[in-house]
Order: sequence, then structure tokens, then C-alpha cells
Amino acid sequence: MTTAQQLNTQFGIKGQLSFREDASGLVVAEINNAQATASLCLQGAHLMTWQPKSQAVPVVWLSRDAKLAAGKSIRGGAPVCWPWFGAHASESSFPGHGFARTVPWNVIETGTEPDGATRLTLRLVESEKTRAQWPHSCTADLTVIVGETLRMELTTENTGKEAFVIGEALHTYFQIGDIGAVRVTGLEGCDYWDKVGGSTLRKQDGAITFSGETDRVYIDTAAECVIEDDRLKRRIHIAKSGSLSTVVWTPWTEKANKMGDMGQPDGWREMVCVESVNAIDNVVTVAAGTRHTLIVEYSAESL
Ligand SMILES: O=P(O)(O)OC[C@H]1O[C@@H](O)[C@H](O)[C@@H](O)[C@@H]1O
Repeated sequence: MTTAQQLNTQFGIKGQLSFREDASGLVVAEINNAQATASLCLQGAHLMTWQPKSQAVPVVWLSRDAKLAAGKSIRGGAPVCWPWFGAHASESSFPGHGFARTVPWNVIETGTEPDGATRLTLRLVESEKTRAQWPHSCTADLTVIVGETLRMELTTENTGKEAFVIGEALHTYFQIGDIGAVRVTGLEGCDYWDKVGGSTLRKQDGAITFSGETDRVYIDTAAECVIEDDRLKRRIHIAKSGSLSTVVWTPWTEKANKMGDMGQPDGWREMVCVESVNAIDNVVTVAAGTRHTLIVEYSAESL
């Protein structure tokens, strides 16, 4: 039996959730219930797509050049950045945004919520390589609940005897009509580290609009954000808890061209990242025997 067949036997839900092996050999969970469709690659616990049935266009963006490959992150969707965000604090050879998004995760539970949404929980698989970069006793679980809203819960449990500090993110790429025609609200008056051209602390004045590369870590904010999209005539609501940083990112032309997997020629214009994060000033200390959970909930409203 293949891995996908085994997973279908153990965790598949008839008419809602099945597993398939991609041409790359990676296993993908496909969800199609009365409320939404979604797909998730088990490598990285990487949600790739989500489209509520009420929406004509996906809410989560996946690059048309996205590639599935063992050990590589997928461009778009909702990468899980863990146990650090951005560059590692001291080891420049360690991967940016941590290793969680490029290692295998196991399915540990699936089910149907009372309202009909589909639930899937995965656990990061430790290896010698992960232990070499993260020598702490812990588990990292991601629960994804796919329905008319999308809920994701990233739980870190410290099963050891000493506290450790994590950085993390649900680094979601949202589908928009055009980057020049959206506003992100909810962060007015917040302080942010502006990562474009160095790292400067600034204060947000009004809604965020985009006219060039934008890479900002808003700190000390648990605020709900809204992407207001005049082109697609919809609002995307991004609510969160257990997260005090929000990253807003768009690469713009030059950087997108260098990245090479954003969907030529201008796929990048149809996405914006609004990431629910704990980084820089907001990294989290997880005491021995305790757990920390970062939760996001997304919904889309047509205008
Ligand atoms: O190319 P990656 O590693 O997926 O990162 C994409 C972007 O992720 C964002 O979270 C960072 O703030 C950006 O600096 C980075 O370029």
C-alpha cells in the first residue's frame, strides 16, 4: 500500500478528505466539503489553497510557478515558519524562517466539526537534522479547520525541563485583484520595523497601501487586519490570537523577478502576505511543561 492509500484508510473522510501522492512523491491532503475546498502538503504542513464555496476566486494565493519538491518550501499558501522567524539569531547557515516548512509532518487526527467543517491535525517529525538545529524537547502541531472560514492553530508544547524561546509565523499569501488596488487596515498607529533598506522603527499612519517593495514587522499588535480589495470587490478578515507581530510583505517587481517562482511576469501583483507572527520584540518563551498556541481565523466578505 502507498502512503496515500494508508492515510486514506486511516484518516480519510468520505466525501470530504482524501490523500494523494503528487508527481514529486509528496503527499497532499485534498479537502472538498459543503463549505470550501482546500489542499495541504504534508511536507511543511503547508496549506496550499483555500476557497470558500461562496467565493468565485480563491482566498489563499498559490503561485502558478509553485513547485512541490522534497526539502523545498512551496511558494504561496500558508508556510509555517517555526521555530524562528526570518534569519536565525546566531547561525547564518540555518534556514530562513526555520525548518518546519521543509520537513515532513505526520497526520495525527482528522474529523468533522459540528458545523460540517473538516479538521486535520499534523505533527512535525523530528530528525537528527532538526535536533541539530533545535535541541529542545517539544512538539509542534498544526490543526487546520477548513470551512466557510479557515482556522489554523499552531501549538508548541515544551515537553522538556528547561524553557526555550520561539519565533513563528503563519505566513499566509492572500489572493487579491491587484496590489495597487488594495488597502490593509487594522494596523493604524502601530510601530513597525521597516526591513526595506535596513531596519528602521517607524509608526503606521493610516491604512497601508502599496507602491513599492514592502516588508514590515508590526510589533505589539493583536489587532484584526482587513484586506480591502476594490478590484475583487471583497474584504478578507484576518483575526488572530497568541500572536503579537504582524508582517505585511510584497516583493514588488525586482525582488519577485529574482525569486523566480512568483508566477511570471507579474503573478506577485495578485498576492499580499499578511502574516500572523511572533518575532523580534515578540518572540515567545515557552516554559517547561507548558504550551503556546498561535491561532488565525480568515474569512472573506463580498462587497
Ligand atoms: O522567500 P521566503 O524565505 O519564503 O521569504 C519571503 C518573505 O517572507 C517575509 O515574511 C519576510 O518578511 C521577507 O523578508 C521575505 O522575503
